[in-house]
This record gives sequence, C-alpha cells and structure tokens, in this order.
Amino acid sequence: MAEPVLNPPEGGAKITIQNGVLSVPDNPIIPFIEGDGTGPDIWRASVRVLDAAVARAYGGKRKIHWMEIFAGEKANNQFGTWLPDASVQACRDYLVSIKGPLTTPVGGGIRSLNVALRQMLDLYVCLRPVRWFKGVPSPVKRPDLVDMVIFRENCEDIYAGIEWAAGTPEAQKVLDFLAREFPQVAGKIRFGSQEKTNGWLKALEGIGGPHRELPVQVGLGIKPVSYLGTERLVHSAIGYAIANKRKSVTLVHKGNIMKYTEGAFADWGYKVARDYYGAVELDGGPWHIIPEGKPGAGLVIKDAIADAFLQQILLRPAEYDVSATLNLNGDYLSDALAAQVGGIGIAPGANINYVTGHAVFEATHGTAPKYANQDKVNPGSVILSGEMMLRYMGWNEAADAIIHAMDVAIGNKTVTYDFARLMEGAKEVKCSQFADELIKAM
Ligand SMILES: NC(=O)C1=CN([C@@H]2O[C@H](COP(=O)(O)OP(=O)(O)OC[C@H]3O[C@@H](n4cnc5c(N)ncnc54)[C@H](OP(=O)(O)O)[C@@H]3O)[C@@H](O)[C@H]2O)C=CC1
Ligand SMILES: O=C(O)CCC(=O)C(=O)O
Ligand SMILES: [Mg+2]
Repeated sequence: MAEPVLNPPEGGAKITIQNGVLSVPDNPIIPFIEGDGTGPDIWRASVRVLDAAVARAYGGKRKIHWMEIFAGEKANNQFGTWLPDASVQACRDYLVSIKGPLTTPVGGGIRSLNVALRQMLDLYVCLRPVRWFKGVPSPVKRPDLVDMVIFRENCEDIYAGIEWAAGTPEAQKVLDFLAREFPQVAGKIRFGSQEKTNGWLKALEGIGGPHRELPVQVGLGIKPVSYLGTERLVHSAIGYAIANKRKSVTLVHKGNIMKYTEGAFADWGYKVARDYYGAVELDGGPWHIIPEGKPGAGLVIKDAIADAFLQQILLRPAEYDVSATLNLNGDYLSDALAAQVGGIGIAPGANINYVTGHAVFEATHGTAPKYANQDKVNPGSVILSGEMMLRYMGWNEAADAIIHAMDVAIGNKTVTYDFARLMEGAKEVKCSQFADELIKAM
C-alpha cells in the first residue's frame, strides 16, 4: 500500500517561527489526526466548535485551513502503516497540529503512536492544565480549589521504550551483562538466574506445589532521566509560573526510592531554579524562593514525593499550583487531577517544544473504545485542547469564546452522559449536540 500524499488546502499558509517567536498567518494550515475509537465522533464535534469560535472572534478575517493527516487504525487500514512518515513530516512542517486519541495495545503489539510522535518531534513538555468549571459534578467537596498546571516530561523516563521481554535472548543478554559487569546489581534481581529460579520452585514443592521446570523469566526495562531533559522541563515550568503569576512550582518525584533518576530530577530541578532564576534556599532548604528584585520574586519552588503528593492534592489542593514531574508520574497525576474536576472528558493537553515551536495538542483521555461511533462522549477535552492551541497561536479572543461557551453550556446543565449521570436536573445531550450548545452560547 502506498504512503499517503497530503494535499495542503488551497488558500492556507504555514505557521512559522522566527527567533523563537511564532508567526501565525490569518489563514493557517493546521494538520489534524482524527484518532481511533471515539476520536472521529469527538473530532467532528470539536472542529465545528473551533471554527465557530474563530468566526465569532474575527468575523471571517481569520480562518483555520484544516489538513487531515493519518495515524492509527485509519492509517493502517488505508496505507498499511500506523504512523506514516508524511504525517510526522506534516507536524514538523506546519509546526502546530491537533490530534484525537490513538489506541495502544497492552502487553505486545505496536508501541504507543502518541509517545512516538512526542519523541520524534522532541515535544519535551506535556502541558496539562487542570481547572474546574462552575457546576461540573465532582467527587470532592471543593473542586473550585483545584487550579493546577502539570508540566510532565514527555520524552524520557520509562516511556523511552527500552524494554526486553521475559524469556527472550535479548533479556538474557542483559542479565548476562549485569551478572558479568555489575554482579551486586544482578544479585538484586530476584529470579534473574536459573539457580534462583530453581531454588524457588524447589521451595514451592516443599509446601506441596507441583514439580515444574521453568526457564529464567524476567522482563527488564530502563528508566533514563537526564540532566538536560530535566533542565528544559523545569525551566519551562518555572518560566510558565512566572509569566502567569503563579505561586509555586512543585517538583513531584519518587526520589526516596529511585535516587538517581527521580531523586536527581528533584535535585536538578532546584539547580535550574538557582541557575536560571536566581532562586535561593528557603529557611535552610530544600525549598527555594525567587528573591526580591528578580523576575518572579516570591515564587516558591518546592518538592513532594509522588505518593504523598497524590493525597495532598485531594486534601489540600489550594496549596499546589504548577507542578513539574517525570513522564510516568505525570501520566498518573493528570488523570487523577482530572477526576477531581469532573473527569478526563474535559481534560485538555498540549505537547510542546518551546525552542522549535512544534506543538501537538491532544486530550488527556484515550480512545474510550466502548463508546466508539455512538456520538456519546464528551468532546470537551479536545475542544479545550483546541482552546489551548488557539491561545498558543495568540488567537486569545477565539480561545475566550470557547471558555465562555463552556461556562454557559455547563451552567445550563446541558451536558454529555459523563456529567449528566452525576448532576441533578441535567439534560443529557450527545457529543454533537454538546458542540451545538457551545456554538449557540458563543
Ligand atoms: N493520548 C492518547 O491518544 C491516549 C491514548 N490512550 C489509549 O486509549 C485506549 C483506551 O484506554 P483506556 O484506559 O480505556 O482510557 P480512556 O481514557 O480511553 O477511557 C477510560 C474511561 O474514561 C472515560 N472517558 C474517556 N474519554 C472520555 C470522554 N471523551 N468523555 C467522557 N468520558 C471519557 C470513560 O469512563 P466511563 O467508562 O466511566 O464512562 C472511559 O471508559 C488505550 O489503547 C490507551 O492506550 C490512553 C490515553 C491517552
Ligand atoms: O499512548 C497511550 O496509549 C497512552 C498515553 C497516555 O496515557 C497519556 O498520554 O496520558
Ligand atoms: Mg494517560
């Protein structure tokens, strides 16, 4: 099957970047990936809302020229490849794009296309703001206190995809290497040798277990965390906090256990605060503060161990603001925080490289396959990801129109199933009808 040939829409122009500043024409071409599962339903609804917001804000002076690019099941069905080169190249060439969710099988099968795209474009920040819209049903008493922005490192950590399946020659090679070069480390892998495997099987037999012979079976993965990867992420988070007059940046980590990856992330994060922003230790450290006389004076840079942080944000959300964290922590954290303000149905996100300007906007949620083609789910996450995209482009008036419309529609209790099932007196509408409500409210 042939690779897709992309036809840029006529009348559109490229977004470019000069000296770190985005130059957005009035007729930008923006590539989009519809997505798998509920993706097509959501995209059909979202694109109408985004177009309406732009039309409402600029009365025809500005218009997005959408260009479909292919990934996931649609790409595989049509072109025999999950992530065509042309799609990645379009994201490169056109700088700003938006996507629906893409399926990743669990265990075997293809690796995540979402992660691949982030890595190929070096989109090192996954930016996920979490705020409450008045009236949205929530499992916590004070969802209004949640106003946090997650900066999740997006290219490293165990998402690097360096893994070897248990029982393979490759896994054995790594085990042999460790046994040879780092015997003490190898000794910590509980069933990493035939001798230890046999020993345990024998012990089980001793308590009545069956007689079995098993080869060594240990899956292995590597968690790379670099100084530069941490530096650019934390630098972005503190820069954002200063620009948006936020109160604190919390470095979230599990550095008590993973000392040289998660622990290093926290240490390096404080170093970035000192080196770039002149932060000094607060009351003897480890917390830091940007002192008087410097941009961002008063901003506190603190840290929290990830498990404790997850309970703190439930119990004392007002004490947390911007957070910076590694890839896996950020993944867990963004879904957990989204739940506090009504669920991943309205949790937006962006994957950004602030140096090259490349950005791919996408919802926090996945493909929700059980609802595919039912015109049912909440399109809010992709719509609000589009709102972030408009703001990234400097089209703030169109972004404001979307926020206003969300306030009105939710205020009227005209909502999709996810909110309706928790809201008294709500009118449940379909995905497409929720888009209609938003457009009406603009
Ligand atoms: N960036 C991406 O493209 C992402 C892709 N994925 C992929 O998506 C697939 C499915 O993952 P899964 O773990 O089921 O997670 P999903 O996020 O797809 O769905 C989990 C649950 O969240 C709720 N939900 C999700 N989206 C919406 C929405 N738009 N409106 C309302 N509720 C919503 C539903 O809850 P309920 O059942 O209560 O109604 C749904 O069953 C996997 O292949 C995964 O890898 C996952 C995350 C991100
Ligand atoms: O790529 C995937 O399938 C999952 C990604 C994910 O969970 C996320 O980006 O939050
Ligand atoms: Mg996730």
